[in-house]
Amino acid sequence: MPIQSTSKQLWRDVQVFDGLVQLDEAMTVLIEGGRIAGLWPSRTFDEAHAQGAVEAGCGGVLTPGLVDCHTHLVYAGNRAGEFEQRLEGASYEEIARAGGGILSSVRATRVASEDELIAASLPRLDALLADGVTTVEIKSGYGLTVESELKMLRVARRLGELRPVRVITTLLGAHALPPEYAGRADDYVTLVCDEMIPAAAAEGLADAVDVFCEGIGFSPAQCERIYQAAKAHGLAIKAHAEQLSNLGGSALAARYGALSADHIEYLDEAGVRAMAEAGTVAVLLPGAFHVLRETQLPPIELLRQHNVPMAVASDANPGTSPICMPTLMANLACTLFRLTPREALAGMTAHGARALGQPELGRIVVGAPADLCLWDIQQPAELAYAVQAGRLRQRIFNGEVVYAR
Ligand SMILES: N=CN[C@@H](CCC(=O)O)C(=O)O
Ligand SMILES: [Zn+2]
Repeated sequence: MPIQSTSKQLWRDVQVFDGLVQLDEAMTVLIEGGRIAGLWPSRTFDEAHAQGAVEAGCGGVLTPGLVDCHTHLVYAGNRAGEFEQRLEGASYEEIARAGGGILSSVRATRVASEDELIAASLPRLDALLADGVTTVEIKSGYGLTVESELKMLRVARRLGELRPVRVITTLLGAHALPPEYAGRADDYVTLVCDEMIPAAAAEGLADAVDVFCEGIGFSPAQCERIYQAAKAHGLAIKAHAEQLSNLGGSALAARYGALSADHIEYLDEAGVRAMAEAGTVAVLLPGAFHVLRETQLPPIELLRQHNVPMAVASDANPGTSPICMPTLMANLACTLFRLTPREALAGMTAHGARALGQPELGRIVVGAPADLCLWDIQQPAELAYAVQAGRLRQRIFNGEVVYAR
């Protein structure tokens, strides 16, 4: 339930990061009917603009609500044991090829009920909300049967009903080859194309379809079949690509008009060009880079040169990024990938929204949905600079203050 819900609310004298840039003077912001209705420099604000409005906040930094555009939030169990194995020298790929990794989470998730998955996932969602998230993408991918993938997507949708947050769902049936299809990867891809995608589309459970295009995932040819099926069912396309090697998965996804190609540490200039031409967003996942102690950096400078929008997301998942703190991702994007704080914040607002095909979100502009965060800081760059919980003063969702302290 909203803590405060009135039709007209005013925030005075706030520093505004609008999703792309920091505005250069203190602003006054009016919200009406769930949308941003007015935005004025406080210096020129005329009370006549906002007759009958209630003052909801004063001072601090106002940003769009954060958009976490890549998560695997729904799963059972954890993989702390593999974390220890990797510290002792085993690689992520070795663990995966030995039947651990994603398949370990598949075993735990398959046997969990929807209610158990809700109970396991809610604390992770709450951690994201406490750090300012108002839109989150949640992938399936730990079921790998038609029924368990749909179960994960149903849980993701239910999470969006249990909390004031927008949930975008993505079917990731092609995350790993399940053991019952060992040696028959093409047959599994047929299952994804002919049964999973049609069922998820028919039940309205998926907004997009994703793949893991990788040596330990699926080949470009297999991913292409999945893209064709997704398109035939009117679903958007995304890719985990160029995370561990360069298979050209990002360029392939771009040729199919993908919303985003994610990870992309091994992306080359041809891939960057293909993404630029298609308007495909580059989703950077510094949490996975950090946890896997990766050393291959994504081609940030090439992405800048070719004007490919860069989003930043948590990739919250039990294997490569068991981290539910988007503002830490902003910090890691700066310290590890050398993004500027402004780029990192744009990556978690305007560009994150674009990676989800929701360009009206992640912006503070007149007419946009009023998903906002008011922070107890002096300037937006502090969100990337300091790693510190508890700076969120208000979370505003759809024009209503749903969290305040
Ligand atoms: N790379 C593939 N998928 C996930 C990891 C999933 C897992 O290890 O459980 C990722 O985004 O990093
Ligand atoms: Zn992922």
